[in-house]
Amino acid sequence: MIKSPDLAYLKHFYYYASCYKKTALIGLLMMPISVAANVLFPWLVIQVIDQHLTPGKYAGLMFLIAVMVVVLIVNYIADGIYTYCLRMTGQKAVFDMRMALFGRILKLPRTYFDKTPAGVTLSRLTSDLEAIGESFVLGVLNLVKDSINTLAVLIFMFFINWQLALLVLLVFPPVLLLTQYVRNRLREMYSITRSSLAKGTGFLQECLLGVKTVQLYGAEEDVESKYQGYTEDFLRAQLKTNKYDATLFSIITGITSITIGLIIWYGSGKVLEGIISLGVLIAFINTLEKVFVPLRDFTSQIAAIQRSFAAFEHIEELFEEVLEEQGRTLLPADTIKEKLANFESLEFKNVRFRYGGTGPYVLDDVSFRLNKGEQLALVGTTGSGKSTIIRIMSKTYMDYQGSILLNGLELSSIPKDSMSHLFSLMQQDVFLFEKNIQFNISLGAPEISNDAVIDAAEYVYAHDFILELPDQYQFELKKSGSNLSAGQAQLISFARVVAQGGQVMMLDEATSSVDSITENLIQKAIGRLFEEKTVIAIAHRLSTIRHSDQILVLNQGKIVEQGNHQALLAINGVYSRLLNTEVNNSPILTKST
Ligand SMILES: Nc1ncnc2c1ncn2[C@@H]1O[C@H](COP(=O)(O)OP(=O)(O)OP(=O)(O)O)[C@@H](O)[C@H]1O
Repeated sequence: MIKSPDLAYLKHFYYYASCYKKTALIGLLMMPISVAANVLFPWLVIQVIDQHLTPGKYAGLMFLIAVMVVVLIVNYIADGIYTYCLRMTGQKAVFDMRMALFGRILKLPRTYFDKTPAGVTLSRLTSDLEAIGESFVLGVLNLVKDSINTLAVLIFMFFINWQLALLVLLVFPPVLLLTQYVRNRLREMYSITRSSLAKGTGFLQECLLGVKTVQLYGAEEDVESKYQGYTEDFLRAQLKTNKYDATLFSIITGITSITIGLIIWYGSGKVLEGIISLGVLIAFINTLEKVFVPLRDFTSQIAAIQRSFAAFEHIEELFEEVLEEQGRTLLPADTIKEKLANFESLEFKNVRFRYGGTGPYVLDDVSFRLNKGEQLALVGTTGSGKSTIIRIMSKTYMDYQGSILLNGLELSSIPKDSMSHLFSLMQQDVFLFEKNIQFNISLGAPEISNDAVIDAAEYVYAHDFILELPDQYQFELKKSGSNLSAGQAQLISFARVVAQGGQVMMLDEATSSVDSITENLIQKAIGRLFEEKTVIAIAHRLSTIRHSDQILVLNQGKIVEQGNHQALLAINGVYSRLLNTEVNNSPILTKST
């Protein structure tokens, strides 16, 4: 019996496969040809033995043998076309499924990526889909073909001798019961195998990315034993799977052999009594293979299909993940286009926020307003909620309480696409692609010309160092920009923000230590932005933000002081203390997220 979730998986797969109906139809049309050939062949065997060999009549024998050869060839060709067409349908459906899944993954909210290791998602897209492509497609193809052929052959057997056919049928109930039992056990094991494999891949990916840290802190043994835990779970589940698989296989092979023996014993007696012809017995024994081989393979096909259902289950989970803006009431993009053409103001009113909707509030009663042309600076100790404010403004996280108005419209009701042109965000994490500098600044956007890339680089004082690189703007970066210094990487990332040309610059400034020359360039560039643009910035050098229109001082998610530099100095509170710390030490250090 197919369980209802399995039926849903099948329907989902059918949705993708139905685009290739024509190819599938050609394959399916081969089915009756193959069935006919499978039945015709034993009938020809009976004719050859009973009509020609036993009575010693050779006239017409060669013709019958030639027909047998043709039937065999037609059967092979039909089988080939069936497998080729339906396999191709399956593979194309899996390809479409992979693309659809990847498209969905790109639209998943940050909360999904916070809770799911990258390796788990990776194994959904790779090994789980592979299991569907191979195990499901091949398993189902063979199962369908074998079932129809077996049924046809059984009907033929009943037609030529119902007593012998009944004997064969006796085998079916125990085999089916056994298969059903093993099917359930296999399903459990395959589910464990797939999730332990995904967890292991996730851990492996993390280790490989952080291999420098592992080696630096001599943590190889700890990491190895943790990975061993994951692989042992995988191995245990695999061994159990093998046990069930092998036991079932041998029991069925045993039952098959016993039945063949019984047929020979019973059938020979009937031949000697003259009740059945020799041709019928030989054809029967010959045809038994066509029933028992599929019956035996049935178990491995079931195993393959079970494996793929476990993969389907994981993939469905991913398909069911709620997309970033799914289920939210959003204003129609065309009605707000004009209102959001230019940035006017952004206002936070008593905003509260917590990650995942359950933990402690990391923003509490936050209120401020930013108007066009103004600069707003966020300062505060590490973990006080500065980056969170920027993440909420850019809709990286959505479920806030209170109200946030962008040009008078509630932020939660604005589709992300409708406001993306207003903001350019420089994140703490500098991410560089393994492409050239030109691409890393423009991100391949066709509207950003080569001149605009150079302008952006000049604006942030990156142009000079780029000209000194071997291929200048065509200089190819290695993985994560490892052939640049940390400061150079930051400048490229900064140029990217400027090139994107948003009307409001959001700077979540990175804090990794850079050499003092680059640091000065970065500060000069930030200073320039502060003079010319609408900016909201987290800056770890208070000297840079001194001239901001407004400075918010945060502590544990609350605004504890608010005003411009002079006003905050006059209060002589937290801001003054932070300023003193900076004067006495280096910049206020904030952790990197
Ligand atoms: N994705 C997340 N899931 C859960 N909690 C988070 C997440 N990101 C940040 N936090 C928590 O939210 C709080 C505020 O973090 P946030 O990154 O906004 O601080 P910050 O002031 O920007 O710190 P820093 O200056 O060190 O970057 C911290 O307690 C942090 O641990």
